[in-house]
Amino acid sequence: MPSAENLRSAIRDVADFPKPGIVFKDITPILANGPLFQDSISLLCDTAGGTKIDKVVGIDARGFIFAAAVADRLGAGFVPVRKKGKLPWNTRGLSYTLEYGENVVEIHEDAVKPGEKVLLVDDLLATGGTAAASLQLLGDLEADIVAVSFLIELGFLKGREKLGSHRIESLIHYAD
Ligand SMILES: O=P(O)(O)OC[C@H]1O[C@H](OP(=O)(O)OP(=O)(O)O)[C@H](O)[C@@H]1O
Ligand SMILES: Nc1ncnc2[nH]cnc12
Repeated sequence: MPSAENLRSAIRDVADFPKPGIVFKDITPILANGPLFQDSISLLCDTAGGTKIDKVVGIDARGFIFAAAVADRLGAGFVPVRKKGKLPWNTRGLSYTLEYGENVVEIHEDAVKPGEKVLLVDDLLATGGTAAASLQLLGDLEADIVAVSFLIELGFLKGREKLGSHRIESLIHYAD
């Protein structure tokens, strides 16, 4: 049985990366372990709650790793939300702040059709800036958000308070 506790045990804390004072949650030990990576995808797929998903949206760059695998498992399309300047077609974009910086995310304007059922996936919820900006872009495209799913939630940063009334799912929660 896939276990979130096994995933938690594999996460590596790296102090002062990428800036002093940040404790970085390194997920690469999960990615490098076949059974653990499979378990992470199974548990993220469960967050769809059995709803038929049209598009799994992943956030650049770590979110892509999980979202693309989830899309494949669910038989859904995959849509990238990318950092500024990487998408070739017409885009909608939004600037945001995150735990250790600021940036702009973009999505292709035709990537999701109005009413399509979307699962938004990222590796980690910290302050919520990245996910909130992505949700706003998806809202502008009139996506039907089924859930917003994270491998990790840094609960003490209260990011979910930025994500409105959407169903927020996280596999591994850190209270402090
Ligand atoms: O909740 P927030 O405070 O917004 O932080 C969370 C975001 O930060 C990380 O991405 P990052 O921008 O570092 O990009 P990466 O995936 O390319 O490493 C992480 O993958 C989330 O997308
Ligand atoms: N503490 C953290 N560890 C890993 N990724 C992050 N993204 C934002 N904050 C992070």
